[in-house]
Amino acid sequence: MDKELLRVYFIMGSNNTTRDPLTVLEEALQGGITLFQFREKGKNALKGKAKLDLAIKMKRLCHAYNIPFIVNDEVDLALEAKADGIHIGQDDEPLIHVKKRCPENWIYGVSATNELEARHAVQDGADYIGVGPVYGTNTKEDAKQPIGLKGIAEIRSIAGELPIVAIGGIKLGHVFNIRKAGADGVSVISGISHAEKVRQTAELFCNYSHFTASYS
Ligand SMILES: Nc1nc(C(F)(F)F)ncc1COP(=O)(O)OP(=O)(O)O
Ligand SMILES: [Mg+2]
Repeated sequence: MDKELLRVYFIMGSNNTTRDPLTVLEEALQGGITLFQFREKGKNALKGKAKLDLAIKMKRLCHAYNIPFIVNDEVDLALEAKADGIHIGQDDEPLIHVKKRCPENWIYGVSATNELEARHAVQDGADYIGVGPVYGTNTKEDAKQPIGLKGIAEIRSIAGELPIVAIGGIKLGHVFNIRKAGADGVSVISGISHAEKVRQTAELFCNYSHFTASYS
């Protein structure tokens, strides 16, 4: 997997914005996000057909901008929506099982909070690791303790060439240090979905993330 895809990895569900989620997604795509994950869970999350319909509309929008569409947690939803990949956490269906029933060419992401989880993700053939939560977050109700920049560096040291993206409470001012700590990109939910100007904010995340890469 091209690690450039992880530069600015936007994640959103309908309950991460008070606006039309498709409008927010399109503005983020226009701002240059490099990857998108549909994460529909928590309070007021859509269910059933409404969730599938939104997933399919978001996928079509991502593909209009040549951006891959990833689904969080739900393998069956990802298969039904013909997504480009899946992101699974430590409490979700194990990657080994998921790979047995999903397309060979999918992008497979796994969450890791510590080195042991990261090692397992590498062994199980993940395409990237989502490392975090780096900072405190209000978005994920059951988030673990923040691991900070040190946590990124530790996982970087054992992940070898595997792309890693940082997640958890990330704001613009964090990007430089997160990239310097060894992450190939940043994952953002509310930092973009709740922004006054979504497109401009996405553009800034892209510029900061790109600049650090060239700087380092
Ligand atoms: N959704 C995620 N996406 C990423 C990504 F790498 F894509 F940025 N990293 C980590 C998570 C968190 O995944 P998980 O621990 O299963 O919790 P939840 O399902 O509530 O998101
Ligand atoms: Mg999950």
